[in-house]
Amino acid sequence: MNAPSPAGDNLLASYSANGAHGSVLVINSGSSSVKYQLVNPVGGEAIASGQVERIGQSDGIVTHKFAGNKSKQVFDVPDHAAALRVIMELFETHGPDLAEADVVAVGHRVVQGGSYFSGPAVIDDDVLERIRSLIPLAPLHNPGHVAGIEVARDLLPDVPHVAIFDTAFFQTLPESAYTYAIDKEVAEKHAIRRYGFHGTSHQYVSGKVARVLGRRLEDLNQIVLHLGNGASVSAVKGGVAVETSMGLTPLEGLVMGTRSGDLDPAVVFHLARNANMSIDEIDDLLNKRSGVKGLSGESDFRALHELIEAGNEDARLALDVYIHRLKKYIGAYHAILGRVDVITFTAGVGENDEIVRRLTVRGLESLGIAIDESRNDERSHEPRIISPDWTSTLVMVVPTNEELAIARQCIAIVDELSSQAQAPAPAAAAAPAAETAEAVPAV
Ligand SMILES: Nc1ncnc2c1ncn2[C@@H]1O[C@H](COP(=O)(O)OP(=O)(O)O)[C@@H](O)[C@H]1O
Ligand SMILES: CC(=O)OP(=O)(O)O
Ligand SMILES: [Mg+2]
Repeated sequence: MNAPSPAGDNLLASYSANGAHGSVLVINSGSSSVKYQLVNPVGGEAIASGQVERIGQSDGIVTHKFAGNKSKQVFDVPDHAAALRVIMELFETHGPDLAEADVVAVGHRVVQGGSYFSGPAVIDDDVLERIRSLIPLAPLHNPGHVAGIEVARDLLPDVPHVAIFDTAFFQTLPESAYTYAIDKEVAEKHAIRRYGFHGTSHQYVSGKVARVLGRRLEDLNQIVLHLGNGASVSAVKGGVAVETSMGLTPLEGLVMGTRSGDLDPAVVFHLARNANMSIDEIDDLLNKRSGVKGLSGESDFRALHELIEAGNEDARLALDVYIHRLKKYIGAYHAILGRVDVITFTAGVGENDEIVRRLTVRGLESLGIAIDESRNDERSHEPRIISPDWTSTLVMVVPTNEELAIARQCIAIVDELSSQAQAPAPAAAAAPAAETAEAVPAV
């Protein structure tokens, strides 16, 4: 199970103490992008990093940063497998040479672990098959993960590949939070429940908040707002996740860049029956053509603000709907937690968009929640408090670092594998995935 401590920190200490070295290559596949980092898990710095964006379009944008140099190129990247090959080529042409970087593990972000995985899993054929079997529960993400894992295992066959699941942190949700009120047998048969996503980020950020404040994680009630292209909110009590806004898939909850978030399920029946739309068309509509993009034509908040400044009413409404939903969740999670010590903004929008932060918090003063305008407007990449001194709830901005959190969890596994390899019984050398994965039966 997940301990209420920042991801991988204790095991990282034992890794450093053992004198082990090496870097971890982290692959973070999103729905239309792959971010990657070659990380030194001890110091925490990225040795090299980059991303492939606009996968599936003829003008995929590929950036790679290494040793102070940044390259930006346009490629035709038809799918995630092609993206992985491009990334490996970038390492070859722009460095560093992965053979010399002493890569000890490859960490793969996997969005949907279902009920199979409550912790990291060393990837073997069986684990890969389970990730594949979960594609229906994360149709935008798990296919890319499978493709990425296959290519990366092929290209780097001699190191352990480890899957780190977005869902793992939310295995602690109480039954009342993860159960949908539908026929019990149908739900059990089809594994229908709320799983929650972005867990690596919610866990990393809530742990980081405690460290930055010099407080015990166990003592803090927190709300974490992960606002990226995908967006979710969590309630974390003493380091343990008790609520989150995403559900069976990453479609539920907040309004997102291209996803609708919460919706009356009858919208789906209505479109199928009366608009002659197929299930696949509705899936595409709600996941890719809704949210802020559906309302305004733009999914990127920088472009959205430009439209608003130019007087575009659709963009204004899109932002209003987005903020309204966020406020609703903050109120709801306030009620769930009883007392809120810290609310933290993170991810692309949360870290960079002071307008979204200001509008989200506006009007919450009666709950003891407010921001200080000048602290909010300050541009910084450091974790910081943006609330005034008089409030009972701290409001913070804390940059997420899913790649570092993944690298640290990988190192924990490498440590475990190497101590098993040194143990006298040879049978212990190859860790069965199920043990490492703490696999639990599917619901
Ligand atoms: N300076 C900025 N101001 C406002 N929004 C920004 C800024 N930089 C990035 N964003 C937003 O962050 C989003 C990407 O966030 P990110 O966390 O990288 O998402 P994901 O991992 O889901 O792709 C962009 O789509 C954009 O809306
Ligand atoms: C789970 C999810 O929505 O991930 P992302 O934000 O990377 O698309
Ligand atoms: Mg993300």
